[in-house]
Amino acid sequence: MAQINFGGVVENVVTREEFPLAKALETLKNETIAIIGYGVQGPGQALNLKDNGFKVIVGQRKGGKTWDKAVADGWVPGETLFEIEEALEKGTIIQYLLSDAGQIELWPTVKKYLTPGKTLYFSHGFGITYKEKTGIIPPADVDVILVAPKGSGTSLRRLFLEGKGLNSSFAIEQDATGKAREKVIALGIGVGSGYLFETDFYKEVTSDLTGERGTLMGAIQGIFAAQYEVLRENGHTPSEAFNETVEELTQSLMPLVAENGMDWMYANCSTTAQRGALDWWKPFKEATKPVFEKLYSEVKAGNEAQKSIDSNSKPDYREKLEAELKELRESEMWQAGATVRQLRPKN
Ligand SMILES: NC(=O)C1=CN([C@@H]2O[C@H](COP(=O)(O)OP(=O)(O)OC[C@H]3O[C@@H](n4cnc5c(N)ncnc54)[C@H](O)[C@@H]3O)[C@@H](O)[C@H]2O)C=CC1
Ligand SMILES: CC(=O)[C@](C)(O)C(=O)O
Ligand SMILES: [Mg+2]
Ligand SMILES: [Mg+2]
Repeated sequence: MAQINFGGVVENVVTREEFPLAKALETLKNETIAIIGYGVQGPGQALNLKDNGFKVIVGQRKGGKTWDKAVADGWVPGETLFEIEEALEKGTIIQYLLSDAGQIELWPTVKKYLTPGKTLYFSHGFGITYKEKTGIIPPADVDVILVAPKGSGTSLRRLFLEGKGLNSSFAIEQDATGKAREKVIALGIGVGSGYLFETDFYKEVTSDLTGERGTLMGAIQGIFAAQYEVLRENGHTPSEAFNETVEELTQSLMPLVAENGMDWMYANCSTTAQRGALDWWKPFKEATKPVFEKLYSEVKAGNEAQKSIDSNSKPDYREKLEAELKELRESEMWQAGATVRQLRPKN
């Protein structure tokens, strides 16, 4: 593994140069990879693995929307697309990519097919870390591994098609065959990771749940909403408020941060903006740090996992989620956003 310095801390990292695709294909040449679940990660990982030359099959409930999506994506019923139990039987590597709540329900079925020497693969530390809540306790004679792409399955696929890649973490929970390490790295490269950094199941799930509730998804919407409301309450129009809150960030400033860091983005703004941003980031940090501390402790206590299991196990969870997304979509801020997006010059 390459030793790479991240801001003064040296970490072990696996790169594509060090573990090329040819080596990954050689490592898994006798394996059949069964992708169980075809939601968001399922398609991204399955298609990338297939296009990279691995032997892949998909297991999905017949007759639903996702079955049709799999067919539309080129998976052939009876050849590469099967009912879940058939795929579980044929697969030597089981990539368990149902929703975290769905994994609990299907676990008794999955367990039946985990014969000695097979591999159980997750993209989240959830099921194993919270095993008291999920009941997911694999037999001792299978390998249990994790590759968690740090981003949406949709981005994993898009970046792959552009010849780029998302970074992923990897972890080994159980090494029954003595080969878990090379298998997990081969799979990480196979699904299209840019590079792989090592973690364990507990650290993966606690950082992931914190990140998505925090800056990646929850906190960002909270900060957008707060600033948008203040601007509107002070007489600014929706287009002005939206542009100064969201559009300029995603279209102009975040690409600069992605390219070369925060100081580079600051340096490309006015000295007036720089003065203000350098002063104001600190009170924002002070104000939000207690919320992040509360969030982390809720995650650590297992309360966030429990909430997600409870709500996502209900039969009508999809309708409820859709209703909440609709409320967000129909809020003035995001309606203004829809109009702003339409007005972006096309060429
Ligand atoms: N969405 C993403 O891009 C990311 C997801 N992950 C992890 O990857 C795993 C898969 O997540 P997603 O792709 O978001 O899943 P998802 O929420 O899209 O669901 C995947 C599939 O599971 C099926 N399903 C749900 N309950 C079921 C049940 N009881 N029986 C049979 N099928 C059922 C759904 O119909 C869907 O086709 C999770 O562990 C998640 O935390 C990790 C990184 C990013
Ligand atoms: C995309 C991702 O990695 C998330 C936000 O953690 C998730 O979808 O669970
Ligand atoms: Mg994540
Ligand atoms: Mg997540």
